[in-house]
Amino acid sequence: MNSRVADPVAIAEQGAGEMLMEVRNVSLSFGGVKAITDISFDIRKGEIRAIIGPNGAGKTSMLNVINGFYTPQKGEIVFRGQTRRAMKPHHAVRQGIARTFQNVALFKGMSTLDNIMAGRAVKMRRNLFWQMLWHGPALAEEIEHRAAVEEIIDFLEIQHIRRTPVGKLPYGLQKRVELGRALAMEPSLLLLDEPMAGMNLEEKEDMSRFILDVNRQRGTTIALIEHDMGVVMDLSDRVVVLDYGKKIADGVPDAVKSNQAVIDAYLGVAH
Ligand SMILES: Nc1ncnc2c1ncn2[C@@H]1O[C@H](COP(=O)(O)OP(=O)(O)OP(=O)(O)O)[C@@H](O)[C@H]1O
Repeated sequence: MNSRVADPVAIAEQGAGEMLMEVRNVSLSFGGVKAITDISFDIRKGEIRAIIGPNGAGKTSMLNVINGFYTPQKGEIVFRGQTRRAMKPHHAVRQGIARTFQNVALFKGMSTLDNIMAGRAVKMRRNLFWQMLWHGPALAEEIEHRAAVEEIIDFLEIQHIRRTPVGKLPYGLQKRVELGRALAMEPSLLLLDEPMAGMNLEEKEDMSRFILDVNRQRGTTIALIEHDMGVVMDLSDRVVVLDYGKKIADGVPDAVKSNQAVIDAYLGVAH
């Protein structure tokens, strides 16, 4: 499945990829706890970038920094050429960063269609007043958004559950709807927080296929945290490895897999 990283030409091309995000010397503490210490790495346009590491390594904290949920005490993020130190999550969304969560965060009583439509709200230009009038530009815009949402529903093969309240769906399908809602924002960077967590093998295979399709067919850049090593190594173009809040490795999956510091971290070798 991991044909991309085995191909040296593909690796060379990835190396030449245009920069989308740069994380520069970021440090984050909670009181006395150092969650992230002086971490730098980049995310290139069009790649699937994984952030991995043992429990407590700082992965979620890093995702929350990228997403604007946490402001690091040190360092900065450069996204699409713009440098920032502090940013709110809704600004991240406006700038084109969307995310899914470790535990599904959908409106459980609402249908699949309405949940994905809610993700679309960020793209809407007409305000509530126009939408209430329901004619002219507001109507045209509604039709345009609806078409975009229907296209995502087809893409994710969830036509059969479009009217079902998401709370009634099996977990794997809920995760797929959440992916659909993030895609509705048409992000230039999609953050996936443990997309396979709690899934059975079949659901994992489905989700892997959709993540690859989102990346290849829609051209969306993806950064993900995932505990399932098989999935990470199969899906990712490049992997950054954290341990105790520090970066210990960064590279293509094959190089990371054979890195001694990474092997030691996962085996729990004392520092
Ligand atoms: N809100 C918080 N308040 C205090 N400490 C925190 C907070 N969030 C994370 N930490 C601490 O920061 C460190 C990194 O945690 P983080 O959740 O980022 O790691 P992780 O790699 O995502 O772990 P896991 O794989 O277990 O989810 C841990 O020591 C954790 O206890």
